[in-house]
Amino acid sequence: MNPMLEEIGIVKQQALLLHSAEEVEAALNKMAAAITEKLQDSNPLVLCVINGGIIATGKLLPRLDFPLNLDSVHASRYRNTTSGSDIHWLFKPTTPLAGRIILVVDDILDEGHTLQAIVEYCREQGASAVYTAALFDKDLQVTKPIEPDFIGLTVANHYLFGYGMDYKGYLRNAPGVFACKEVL
Ligand SMILES: O=P(O)(O)OC[C@H]1O[C@H](OP(=O)(O)OP(=O)(O)O)[C@H](O)[C@@H]1O
Ligand code: HPA
Repeated sequence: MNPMLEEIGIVKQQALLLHSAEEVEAALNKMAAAITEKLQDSNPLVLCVINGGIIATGKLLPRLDFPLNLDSVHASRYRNTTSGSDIHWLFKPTTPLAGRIILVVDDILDEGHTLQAIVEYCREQGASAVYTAALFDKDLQVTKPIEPDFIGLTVANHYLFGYGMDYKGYLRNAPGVFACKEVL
């Protein structure tokens, strides 16, 4: 068997379910209500942080019943590994950001460097306001460089996968939040 698929199978099998899909969906409902209250009259541009933010964004958008635009940004710090390094900008939004109210949506705020860099970029481009939404906020017990305006669930300090979060590029599609028993 392909050794990577074998590793993925073991990680999946040994993982611990921390938050069920039902719990995450309920958190998405609450987040969407809070976002709606704040941004419904502001014609926002939603920026999906690819890849991890695809599921969070895709699940939030149909819950937001007001006019908005969608674009994406791909800034990656982990690049299919399990520890962060420098941010690599793989692509930037093509929609002009100047004068817009932006909502950046990502799966997880871990150390916070990725979201902070994206917010800075949006400000440099002349956005009139930048809001951030993280479906998960990892409880690191330290002060982070950025605090999201909208958070779904606070999650324990483990390496996680599911709902967009990957283990070595796999398992983003897992229907819940799972903690890896150990990083192989
Ligand atoms: O708060 P931080 O410590 O900066 O980590 C959070 C970022 O890490 C993950 O992205 P990753 O770099 O793995 O790229 P991906 O979205 O393609 O998985 C995740 O989707 C966030 O964007
Ligand atoms: O715990 C994590 N899992 C997957 N991707 C991540 N990116 C930052 N932290 C994590």
